[in-house]
Amino acid sequence: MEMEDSGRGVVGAGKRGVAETFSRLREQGKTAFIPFITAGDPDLATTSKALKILDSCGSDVIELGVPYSDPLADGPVIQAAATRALKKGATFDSVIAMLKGVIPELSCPIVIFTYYNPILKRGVSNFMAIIKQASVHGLVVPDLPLEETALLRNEAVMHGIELVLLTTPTTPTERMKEIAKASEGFIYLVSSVGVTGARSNVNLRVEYLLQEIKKVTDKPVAVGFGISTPEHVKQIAGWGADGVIIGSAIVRQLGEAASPEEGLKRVEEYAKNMKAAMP
Ligand SMILES: O=P(O)(O)OC[C@@H](O)[C@@H](O)c1c[nH]c2ccccc12
Repeated sequence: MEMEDSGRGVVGAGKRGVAETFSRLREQGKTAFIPFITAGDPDLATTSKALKILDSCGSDVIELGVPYSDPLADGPVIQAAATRALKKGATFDSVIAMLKGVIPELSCPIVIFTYYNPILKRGVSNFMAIIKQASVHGLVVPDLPLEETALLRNEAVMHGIELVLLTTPTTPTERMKEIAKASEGFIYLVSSVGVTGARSNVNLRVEYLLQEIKKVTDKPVAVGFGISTPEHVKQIAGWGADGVIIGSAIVRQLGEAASPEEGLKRVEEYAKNMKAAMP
């Protein structure tokens, strides 16, 4: 059933996809607020509640990480979250089951974050069919090998999944152009070398990198890595980013809390604070 919600979109399966969300925000002159949390930390019931809270706090897209045993691109906060989730028994299948229950109640699209191995295990086409059936809109695979990008992209397009690709401060210009051309939904600009994790300052090179990407595409560009304060958000949005991605600083709210309820309260407070800083 499709119901109008707070004017931000249609709740349920008919809601806007990722690219459509960015188009709407661009018309409104707004920057997308994109939180990331790890599914199953501290447990899947809490993740379901956290998704609803983040949605009601005005998230425009939510990235949901599937916990993995070897999260090589993640810093200590998200690594610890994945370890807790796996210890609690979270699996890809249980994450999908949880999503089937909660996505119909959300007004913003969900982008699944997974390393490549869980996709390989299931087969690319089958994996895409599973997440599509759960009404997931987008997919990010941080360790996607270069030679597999075309295969994953073809299957994503066939299943109506928006495959978001990442570019980094050390990506050669020609490669960045290929990534910009192939990326669907938005282009993920990783702000700094190294792993995820809140940093005290945003890499000043992001301003230049945003200009370089916007020379070759008009697709939306969202910036992630190290963002944790309203000042960071204002700075990055001021440089022309179409979206701001915040992961570790939100994951920490759940991880450091004494109870799931306290964690959810901290997530709500932090998300509202960061959303208020978004232009
Ligand atoms: O945690 P940070 O520094 O706020 O960065 C976002 C990041 O968590 C999220 O987008 C993400 C989680 N795991 C990743 C792995 C690679 C790239 C990005 C990610």
